[in-house]
Amino acid sequence: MTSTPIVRLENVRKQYGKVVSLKNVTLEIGANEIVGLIGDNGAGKSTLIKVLTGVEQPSSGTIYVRGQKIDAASYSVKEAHKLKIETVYQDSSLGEKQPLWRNFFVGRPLTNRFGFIDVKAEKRIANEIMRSTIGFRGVGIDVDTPVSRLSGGERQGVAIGRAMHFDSDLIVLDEPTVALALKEVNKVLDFIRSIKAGGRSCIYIEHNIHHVHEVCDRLVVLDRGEIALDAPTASLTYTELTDFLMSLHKPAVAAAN
Ligand SMILES: Nc1ncnc2c1ncn2[C@@H]1O[C@H](COP(=O)(O)OP(=O)(O)OP(=O)(O)O)[C@@H](O)[C@H]1O
Repeated sequence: MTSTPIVRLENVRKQYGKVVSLKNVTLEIGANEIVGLIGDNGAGKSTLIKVLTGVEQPSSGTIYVRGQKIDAASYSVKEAHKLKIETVYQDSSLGEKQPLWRNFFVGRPLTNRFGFIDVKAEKRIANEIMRSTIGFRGVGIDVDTPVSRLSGGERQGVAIGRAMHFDSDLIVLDEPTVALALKEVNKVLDFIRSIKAGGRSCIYIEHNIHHVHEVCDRLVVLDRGEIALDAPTASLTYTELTDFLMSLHKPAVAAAN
């Protein structure tokens, strides 16, 4: 990696009582990279993301954002936002009855010189985000459409577009395709590609190996709190990746044969 990474975790450990969720994890996320984070249930993916995005403090280890050491004691989700790091959760709270455009500006309204919400500007910018930033192609959907009419994939698109508009340059997606039909999954994969096309980075947590292999530049496999693989996607085929994941579960004796 030539430029300074957006984030670097160095020997990060996270322990909950007796449970060690992360053991000395060292990981970098570079500029304009889509990194797939894979691992079994309980491997530590959510914990890693929580530590990286200020939800939880690491038990030990260091976090650097764009080369600057972070003070773990004061790091928070709010601080992470300021540092342009944002998580889009599966249930990214969108106002069901609200028109789409309002959802882009919840909590961060555009106001005119009199201090009133500038509806015209919000609608215009919402339209730009939908069409240009995330390449929204929903037929019959415009900025006035209520969120309740959007499909699951489109909702993810709105949340991703919102994060991009507010200038996040590392967007964490926590299993964005769970419970979506294939057509919807393809929409989400296109939204992820638009993150890359927009010059930003993404950590994509996903259980479906096909999807990660299709869209990511780099793959990181967590296994029982440790990084078991960190490699460019191009360096291993889908079959090699699944074989590797299977090998993690073989008993030691079988693996040795
Ligand atoms: N708040 C907590 N208190 C105690 N143990 C926890 C806590 N959060 C996570 N753990 C434990 O840490 C380990 C890693 O959990 P984590 O949720 O990070 O895994 P994951 O890879 O995200 O799993 P999944 O794919 O099921 O979401 C698990 O053993 C889990 O039970």
